[in-house]
Amino acid sequence: MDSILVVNAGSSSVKFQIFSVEGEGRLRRQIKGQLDGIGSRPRLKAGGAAGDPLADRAYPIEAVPDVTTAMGVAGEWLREELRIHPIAVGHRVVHGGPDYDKPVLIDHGVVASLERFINLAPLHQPHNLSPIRSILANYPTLPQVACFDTAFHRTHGALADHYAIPHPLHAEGVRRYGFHGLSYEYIARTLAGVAPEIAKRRVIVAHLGSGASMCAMKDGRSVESTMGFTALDGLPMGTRPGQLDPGVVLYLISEKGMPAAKVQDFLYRECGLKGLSGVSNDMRALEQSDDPKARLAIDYFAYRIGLNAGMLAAALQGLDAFVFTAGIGENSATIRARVVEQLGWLGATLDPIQNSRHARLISQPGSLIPVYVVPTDEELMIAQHTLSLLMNAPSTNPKQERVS
Ligand SMILES: Nc1ncnc2c1ncn2[C@@H]1O[C@H](COP(=O)(O)OP(=O)(O)O)[C@@H](O)[C@H]1O
Ligand SMILES: CC(=O)OP(=O)(O)O
Ligand SMILES: [Mg+2]
Repeated sequence: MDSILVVNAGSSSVKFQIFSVEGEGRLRRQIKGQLDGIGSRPRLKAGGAAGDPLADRAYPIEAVPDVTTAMGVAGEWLREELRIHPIAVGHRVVHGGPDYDKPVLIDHGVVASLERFINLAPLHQPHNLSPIRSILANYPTLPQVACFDTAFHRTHGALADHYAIPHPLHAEGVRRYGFHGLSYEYIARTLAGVAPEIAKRRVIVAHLGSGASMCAMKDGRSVESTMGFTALDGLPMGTRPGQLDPGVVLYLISEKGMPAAKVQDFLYRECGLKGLSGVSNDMRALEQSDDPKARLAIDYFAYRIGLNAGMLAAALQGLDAFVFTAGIGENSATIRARVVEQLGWLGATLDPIQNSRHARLISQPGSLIPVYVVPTDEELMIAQHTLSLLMNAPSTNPKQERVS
């Protein structure tokens, strides 16, 4: 069976899927798995084509302390439990910089160009590139495709793309890229099927996971994002602060004597929900905690989503729908209720029963803004891009390149 393996390393999880390639370029999901809760309560879960359980293993926090270890554990499970010989591997690569506006077949030159962005996405880029390098070394003829978080946002106009800094910096790539683009691309396509009239209008999508951002879309295209040059900006996240006065960074350097590497570590690993609550980076743990600082972290999260929704609604000059997705957005009825409360002034009203059922439409029938929950599927997007590049690349016939 011809299959495509997809790898998606996030900041608190490693997700993977295997798709079989069927007639006329159709994909069928065979395996879906993830090792999530990295840094809180690691758990490897995988299921087969019909959602049948294949693995469910919990690990002590110290057994899977970081994404590198999680990649190893997930890779070992795949190798030991499944004898798959994919015809191609699709990778999520978080930072594509200014030049990659669509997925690309990987070679050593592509890897070298993506290494330049490691410092701009230190929680992701190293983990995105390490399996690519290892497959290139061990299976040099196996086609690999890089699919970028940044590509979907390359449609931004100049106002959304710039910082108010001198032009030479913009020219060398200091721009507002935006991230989570594979997720937004999937939501845009899915919404076009679920609510085609609404999908053409002004929509805010809130991707609330360990990393969190929001995207303003018009006619299924990104016009604005809360994230910028790096995945630090915008909403508070598991361990990242979100929007922060750059003066705080200067203070850390000049008053606290922190060198650049320490500042980077602090901003990417010690802030956000973790820093504010002092309890956990994991929303599940915060929801279960009685600690007042955990409450503060949840309040802050919902408040900042509300503030940023106002900003994106201004970018869109109105709002026709709001969509929740990703780990928190898909699973936490509490957070969704808190956010919709923040959107009340825009005319959104929640249907608490539909919300508690995680229904697709969770607003009341009379709500001025319909509110949706759409589970994301970045891996499917990656598999589709990978297959379409394989089918269209003149030098790559997937059948001939098969590795056994
Ligand atoms: N049932 C749930 N209730 C609340 N939060 C949840 C639930 N399930 C997952 N989450 C949260 O989702 C986040 C992880 O989301 P995910 O999209 O998988 O992140 P990433 O891809 O950035 O690693 C974590 O904060 C986790 O606590
Ligand atoms: C870009 C980003 O923050 O991704 P994730 O949410 O998967 O960590
Ligand atoms: Mg993610």
